[in-house]
Amino acid sequence: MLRIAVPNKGSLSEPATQLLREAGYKQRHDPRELVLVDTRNDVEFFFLRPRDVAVYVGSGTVQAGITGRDLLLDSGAPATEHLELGFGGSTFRYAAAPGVASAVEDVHGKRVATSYPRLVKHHLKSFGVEADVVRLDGAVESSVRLGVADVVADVVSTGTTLKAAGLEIFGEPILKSEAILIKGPDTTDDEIAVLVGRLRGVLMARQYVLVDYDVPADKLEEALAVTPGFEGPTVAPLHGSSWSAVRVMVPRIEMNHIMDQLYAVGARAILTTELLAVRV
Ligand SMILES: Nc1ncnc2c1ncn2[C@@H]1O[C@H](COP(=O)(O)OP(=O)(O)OP(=O)(O)O)[C@@H](O)[C@H]1O
Ligand SMILES: O=P(O)(O)OC[C@H]1O[C@H](OP(=O)(O)OP(=O)(O)O)[C@H](O)[C@@H]1O
Ligand SMILES: [Mg+2]
Repeated sequence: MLRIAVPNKGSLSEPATQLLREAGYKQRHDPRELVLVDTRNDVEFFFLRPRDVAVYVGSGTVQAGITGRDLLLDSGAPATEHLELGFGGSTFRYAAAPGVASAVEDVHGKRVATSYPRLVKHHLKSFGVEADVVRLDGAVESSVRLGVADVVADVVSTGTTLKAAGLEIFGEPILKSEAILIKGPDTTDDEIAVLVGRLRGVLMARQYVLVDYDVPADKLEEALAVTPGFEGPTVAPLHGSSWSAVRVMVPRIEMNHIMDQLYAVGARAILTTELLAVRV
């Protein structure tokens, strides 16, 4: 039975559970559940602290897991990134009070507070910067005001938390992170092929919509140029007329723009439908 580790709390927990549910897996309804066996899919889910997911997967007792790239790198565990999951996007950055620092080199000789000490030490070392890394569990932004550190290195999403603490980011991002599927050192691609196929299917269904339209014969090529699809659109004759019916996948963010263009070309009965899941 395939074992999969899922974050049990924090920002990644709910979207990870939602993704797995859409991929056809049974998911817990009670947030206190620690293990859930999905017999139909021959999978066992372990709900673990986000920070521990990579540790379990790296140890090989759990074959795959969902975590953040930043957490994976900070763990130092021998698990590897397999698939980007399109949520939990953040950057990992240095910040300090205004005027204190403008580049990573300025961190030299200072105290840096972070919940990601391995990641930060590795980054500082790669720049030859020596600093005192202070490990905190969370709410790192308060460390400067409270006199425990001069600089913080933390997850930044909207920047609201930093701003509220009177801190400003400086230097280049240390890392761009997002939620990822990770696999263990001995996990084969075959073992997780069904899981990966299903996850890819949901991610694709989120990114694309299905567009149907009717178009007169003399405008067909022009319309197809607007909607080339992946391997070519499905084109079928419309019964009792010279028009064609076209069905094609279109990136969701371009949907309305494409519908406008199709209408301008002469297409009519243009319909857009949500996709639930896809296998390509
Ligand atoms: N505000 C945010 N927006 C997007 N992703 C975030 C945000 N905060 C954290 N993350 C991502 O979530 C993961 C860490 O999860 P989170 O911070 O929720 O867990 P934690 O700090 O271990 O738990 P907790 O915050 O409950 O103590 C990291 O991959 C991080 O990049
Ligand atoms: O840029 P923002 O949108 O403000 O988000 C970033 C904040 O979110 C996370 O904190 P979390 O809520 O996980 O608390 P923690 O620091 O206790 O982990 C992160 O550690 C930052 O503090
Ligand atoms: Mg956190």
